[in-house]
Amino acid sequence: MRPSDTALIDGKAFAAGLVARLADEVLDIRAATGLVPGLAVVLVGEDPASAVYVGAKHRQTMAIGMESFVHRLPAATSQAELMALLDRLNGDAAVHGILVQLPLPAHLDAHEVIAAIAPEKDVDGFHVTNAGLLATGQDALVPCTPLGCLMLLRDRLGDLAGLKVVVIGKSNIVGRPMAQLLMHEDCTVTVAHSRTRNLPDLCRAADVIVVAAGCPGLVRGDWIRPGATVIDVGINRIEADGVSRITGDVAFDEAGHAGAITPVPGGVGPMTIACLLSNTLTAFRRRHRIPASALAAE
Ligand SMILES: NC(=O)C1=CN([C@@H]2O[C@H](COP(=O)(O)OP(=O)(O)OC[C@H]3O[C@@H](n4cnc5c(N)ncnc54)[C@H](OP(=O)(O)O)[C@@H]3O)[C@@H](O)[C@H]2O)C=CC1
Ligand SMILES: Nc1nc(=O)c2c([nH]1)NC[C@@H]1CN(c3ccc(C(=O)N[C@@H](CCC(=O)O)C(=O)O)cc3)C=[N+]21
Repeated sequence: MRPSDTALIDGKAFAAGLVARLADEVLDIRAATGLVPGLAVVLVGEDPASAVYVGAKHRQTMAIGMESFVHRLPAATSQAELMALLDRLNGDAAVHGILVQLPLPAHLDAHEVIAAIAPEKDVDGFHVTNAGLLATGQDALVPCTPLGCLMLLRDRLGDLAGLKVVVIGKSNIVGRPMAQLLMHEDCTVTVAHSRTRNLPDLCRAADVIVVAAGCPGLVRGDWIRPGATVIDVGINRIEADGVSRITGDVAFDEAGHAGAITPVPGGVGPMTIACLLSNTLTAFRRRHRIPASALAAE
């Protein structure tokens, strides 16, 4: 059975609301100070999916009145050339946020590239300084996708303290920071991965399942306790009958008994971009010591 409309968590609508509030804030800041927040996005190579994401980020950044600087580099770009660009962006006062689109071509070292981004401009929250600040409960720039998932969970469930959460996936960009954020909310967190034993039973005990595995249909209906909340981070491109569509990591048609669930598309994905814009505004405010408004603090 498919989830009912009332069970659906509309990430697209939530993200649109967040983006509209950010646009208002940018307008106020520009009027009051003449300053404009700027986001630089670096794309290396011609991966078509990455090109689509970068285009979407550029459009949304411009649409809320921020500056967008897109740097498209050839696939053959050397590590040294990329490091030199990041050095320039780190020193550019018009740039408050820097994002290097992943994955990078295989000859480039992603760890070294991320380490070269100034932590205060690292709006992806991937730099070890931000990962360390998050892990120790300090003020960090938080990775966009887990931040978006947390916003959706708090909106739907309110206080999360004491909830049993299974996070499937332990990557640096989703699973790990997701687990950190949930621990800060006083959840009881289990992090599962490809070597986890008896994942179905772990999931059946959970109040909340967050799945970021990149495995279409991994979470089956009978893994989900009736009434549980399911956050599907997976973005899997599927070819069927010559048409390409995206699907998540949950067997969505079996999840009719979930209390709440994010669809794919229209769930977590739009939140990721909204949180990127939010992090850019946060980085800008910190740089210029402009306190967050009451709206932004919610
Ligand atoms: N909606 C959005 O905005 C975003 C969506 N995504 C999507 O989220 C998914 C995950 O992304 P990312 O974290 O980068 O992926 P990674 O490939 O880096 O990590 C996947 C994680 O899932 C685990 N895993 C894989 N297969 C299984 C399985 N069968 N059972 C249990 N665990 C499994 C892996 O385990 P192990 O560690 O043992 O290998 C690993 O920890 C992808 O579909 C990606 O496209 C990513 C970013 C943003
Ligand atoms: N440095 C870096 N930071 C990232 O945040 C980053 C990255 N690299 N590499 C790739 C992943 C993936 N990602 C998504 C962003 C938006 C949607 C999104 O908006 N999805 C929509 C539409 C998807 C579609 O129709 O293609 C949806 O789910 O409704 C999805 C996935 C960010 N990532």
